[in-house]
Amino acid sequence: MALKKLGNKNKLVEVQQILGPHFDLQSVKIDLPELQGTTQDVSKEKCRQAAEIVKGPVITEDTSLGFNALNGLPGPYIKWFLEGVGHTGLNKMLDGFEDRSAFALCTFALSKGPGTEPILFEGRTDGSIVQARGPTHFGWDPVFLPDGFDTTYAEMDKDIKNTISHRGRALAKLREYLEKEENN
Ligand SMILES: O=c1nc[nH]c2c1ncn2[C@H]1C[C@H](O)[C@@H](COP(=O)(O)OP(=O)(O)OP(=O)(O)O)O1
Ligand SMILES: [Mg+2]
Repeated sequence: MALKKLGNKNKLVEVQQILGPHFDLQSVKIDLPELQGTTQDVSKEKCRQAAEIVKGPVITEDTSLGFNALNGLPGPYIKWFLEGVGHTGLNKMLDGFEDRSAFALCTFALSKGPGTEPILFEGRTDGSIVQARGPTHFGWDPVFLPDGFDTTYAEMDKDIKNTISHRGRALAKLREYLEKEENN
């Protein structure tokens, strides 16, 4: 599997850390329209388009962050909410609710080439939204406190985040699939 689309450098670093040197991935930056809809619809459509553009096999990745009090929103639109209202605004969005729980969802979509239906690999980590703590270089990491931990994603060692993260869990499924394919 040679190609994938990942424009966000922080994501790529984590993918490489998690998969290790065994997988030969090339990153291609293509800006694709992100449709509205469920995270699954958004991911599949993005992957279909990426396969048309690279004219070959491709893996795309999408990340969403859903608030349970808001029935899973912002979900796939978290990027725009984060850019629009920041860490403080995300916290304020939940001030009218008792439930501050949230879930991070990572979806890898694999297409074997143009015209083939993408296969999805999803990883989910539950947690809650807290006031920002820790370094601020990766998205909403400072406001996400994973269940069972007293450090936010931003405060954790990368190795620990990768073991329990939405992305780590999705990649474990993708890796299992790719390893099976390789042996067939
Ligand atoms: O582990 C993460 N920890 C904290 N924040 C994260 C994480 N993973 C994605 N994020 C942020 C980036 C963007 O604000 C939004 C997802 O949007 P999303 O469209 O998937 O990412 P993007 O546009 O930055 O990169 P891409 O070029 O792969 O589409 O959540
Ligand atoms: Mg994006």
